[in-house]
Amino acid sequence: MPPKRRTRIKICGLTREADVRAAAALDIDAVGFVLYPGSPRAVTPERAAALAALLPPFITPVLLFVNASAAEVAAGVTAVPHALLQFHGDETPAQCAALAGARAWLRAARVPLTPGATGFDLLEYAETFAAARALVVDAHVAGYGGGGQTFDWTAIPWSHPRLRAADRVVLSGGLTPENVTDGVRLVRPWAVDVSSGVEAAKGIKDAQRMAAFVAAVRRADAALPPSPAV
Ligand SMILES: O=C(O)c1ccccc1N[C@@H]1O[C@H](COP(=O)(O)O)[C@@H](O)[C@H]1O
Repeated sequence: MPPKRRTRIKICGLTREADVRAAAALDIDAVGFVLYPGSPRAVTPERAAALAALLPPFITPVLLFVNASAAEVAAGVTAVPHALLQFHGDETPAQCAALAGARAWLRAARVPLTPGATGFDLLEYAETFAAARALVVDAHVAGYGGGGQTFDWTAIPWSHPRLRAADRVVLSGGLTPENVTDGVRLVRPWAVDVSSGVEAAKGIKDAQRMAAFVAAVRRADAALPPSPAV
């Protein structure tokens, strides 16, 4: 029997121990720590290490960077050596590869909010960032991310082989417990990534909304055919 679909879930922008514990008690796969000083959810590498230490095995810490220097990335990975990296700024493919070294990395793709906007082609972007383990497809907002805004999900050819290959899409941007079921049904992403939609305030997660978000993803999974083999 083919395996059931199970969309991976990342909850991003945690800053408090209680939120990490509440998230880790749910059926999730990754927790993100924002190492970008410009974010209201920013933590230091030391704080990220203390929070990541609360995670059980098989929930992956993700370190999010925006236009960070090599020294800043090195400080992050020294503090949280088992982390996956997420580059969410203007980094080029060569910069991502150099900053990550042997580590796996995700690349944010920021989709303009204007429906049908020109100047951004996700298929071309996927080719440019072919070395990224996955693309975090987010809305193009001020401040690089964490804006709680959705983009037009219908404007992208999600079933194109360049996006489907090795399941490269992490759907992000303005996801909430209320809209994520529709997002998963339409996009069929490998994973979803949420920050604002499960918060009481920036950087302060709401345990009930995190639980509702996970339940909504699992409802979508249950209604979809099994995942194709990866
Ligand atoms: O969370 C932030 O403050 C942040 C800052 C700079 C870049 C990215 C950031 N967060 C990421 O943005 C997306 C979408 O977040 P939201 O759900 O719309 O709030 C997500 O990948 C966060 O990891």
